[in-house]
Amino acid sequence: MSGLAKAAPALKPFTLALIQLGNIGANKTDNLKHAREMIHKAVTNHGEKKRPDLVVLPECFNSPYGVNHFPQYAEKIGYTPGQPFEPESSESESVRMLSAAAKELKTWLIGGSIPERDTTDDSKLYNTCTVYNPQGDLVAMHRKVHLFDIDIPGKITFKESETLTGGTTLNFFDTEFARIGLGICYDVRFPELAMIAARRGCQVVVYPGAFNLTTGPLHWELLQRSRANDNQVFVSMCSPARDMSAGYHAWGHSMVVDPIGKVLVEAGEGEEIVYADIDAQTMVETRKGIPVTTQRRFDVYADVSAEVLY
Ligand SMILES: NC(=O)CC(=O)C(=O)O
Repeated sequence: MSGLAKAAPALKPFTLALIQLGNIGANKTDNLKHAREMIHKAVTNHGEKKRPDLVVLPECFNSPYGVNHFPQYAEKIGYTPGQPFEPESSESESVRMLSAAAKELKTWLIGGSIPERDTTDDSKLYNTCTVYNPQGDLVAMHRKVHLFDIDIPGKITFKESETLTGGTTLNFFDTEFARIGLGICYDVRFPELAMIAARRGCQVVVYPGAFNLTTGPLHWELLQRSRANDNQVFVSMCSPARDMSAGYHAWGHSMVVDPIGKVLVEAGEGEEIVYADIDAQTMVETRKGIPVTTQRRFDVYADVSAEVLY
């Protein structure tokens, strides 16, 4: 996890915008153009809501979601944490677009995820999220750690590991209003990731995600509320819009949950931008009223966050 030694910034009130992106088709140029328009819309056309401080795109926003598509759409990013990096010179057209949009709109941006090709080993592909500050700098990257390999007979079989490799690091980034942990979709099913993020000071954990019509109704809300309640943090997942003509039918329902486990906002199924005001006081009151964060018994069981390898 990068930034390990630094104290987390205090959580301050801020506004989060989730872009439940539609029209993700076969043409990458069109996908990027539409995503950029929607980022612009999220920031400039927020109506009665506050101008968002942080905008989030969904999982696999530049490509159809499917293991056979990843090799064709994968881009080399060329970012190594801690090394100098100029997004405008990246080989990745998605990275160039996301950086330019964040800079133009002066917003924090979690750029959903894209299929990534390893810079040094062409055979390795990842499902990767990149994050930009309002100056357009790429400040964090997360490669989906837990690959989506499931088989529910008669319902859905999906095997990301056929073409993807899992990431090996946990990641967060600091803004002026919060420390934010990152996961991608299936990562939400593994409580350790959110638990470690929370114990490292993250007050918010964001997962670009794309559940489906089998797992969505069962687990999408349940998992977010569980991770939020377990750790008394804000949890959010941002999905693509549902498209029944696509190969993968995304659940939609992009959501923000607060530290007491209440759903603050939930999108429908189509393309939509939803906003949530993050109120730092909710976290303070939740942790004061139900003080599990200070009642843990590490004399009885281990603190998994102490065991993380970096
Ligand atoms: N798409 C995913 O990574 C995960 C998912 O759909 C699920 O866990 O269900």
